[in-house]
Amino acid sequence: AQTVWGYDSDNGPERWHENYPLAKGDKQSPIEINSKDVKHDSSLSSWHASYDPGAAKTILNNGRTCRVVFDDTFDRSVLRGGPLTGAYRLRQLHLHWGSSDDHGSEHVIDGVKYAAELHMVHWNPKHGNFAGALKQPDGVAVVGIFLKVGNTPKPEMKRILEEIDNIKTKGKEAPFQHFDPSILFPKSRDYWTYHGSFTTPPCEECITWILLREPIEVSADQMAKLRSLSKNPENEPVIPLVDNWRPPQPVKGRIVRASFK
Ligand SMILES: NS(=O)(=O)N=C1NCCCN1
Ligand SMILES: [Zn+2]
Repeated sequence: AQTVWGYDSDNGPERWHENYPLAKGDKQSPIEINSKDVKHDSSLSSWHASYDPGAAKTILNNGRTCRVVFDDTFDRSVLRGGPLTGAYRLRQLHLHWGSSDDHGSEHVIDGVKYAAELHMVHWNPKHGNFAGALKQPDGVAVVGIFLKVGNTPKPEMKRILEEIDNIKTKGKEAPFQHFDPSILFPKSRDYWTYHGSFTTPPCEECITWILLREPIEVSADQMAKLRSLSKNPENEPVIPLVDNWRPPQPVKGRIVRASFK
């Protein structure tokens, strides 16, 4: 038996299926999106987030990513519209990134790998709770935002990156309040949508993905800051927390729709 899942050669994405059989399913994520195969769907409406800054609670290094958690005990911060029916509750956001600026995102767009990918995870309260939602095809909605390194970094990312110093090692958590994650959205609301899975084990196929076409910009220093996180607990040998991304999975005939032409 291998150790708990991760992104290394002995516990990485190629071996997840040994303990998590869903990882070999027909609707896995991420995927490579090729614009030539995308279908523009004029019936797709625009998505809307109405988030309560007071719902933000803490920021955590869980040894696999940096995660901000929100109060999702009622419809306080919700996402609706686009491909979704009803209001989905914001539960947490986290990121995936590389060991250098030329890779790190999970979804790949026309061959382009971005430096990082930010996921805002929402669940459908009609299924009672998050655990119940994981078992449903319409249980979860994740908004994916690509991060690219540029010269006009988005100031709104600063808030998350400033907290990195307080959660350097696995298990560290810090208060993270009065934060409205919709400030991270790019100008354009254009998106791709398709049905897929969590990109981490158990890889349940319960996700309506909403991937924003316009990346947001971060600075090289901000990416370096993200890469200064460690996988290891405090007072153990330093293992940089980098390359926590799953490679693209087989599309298996799925249709990716675009809200734009
Ligand atoms: N990268 S992902 O698909 O969002 N995976 C997740 N797994 C655990 C719960 C939140 N999200
Ligand atoms: Zn993710």
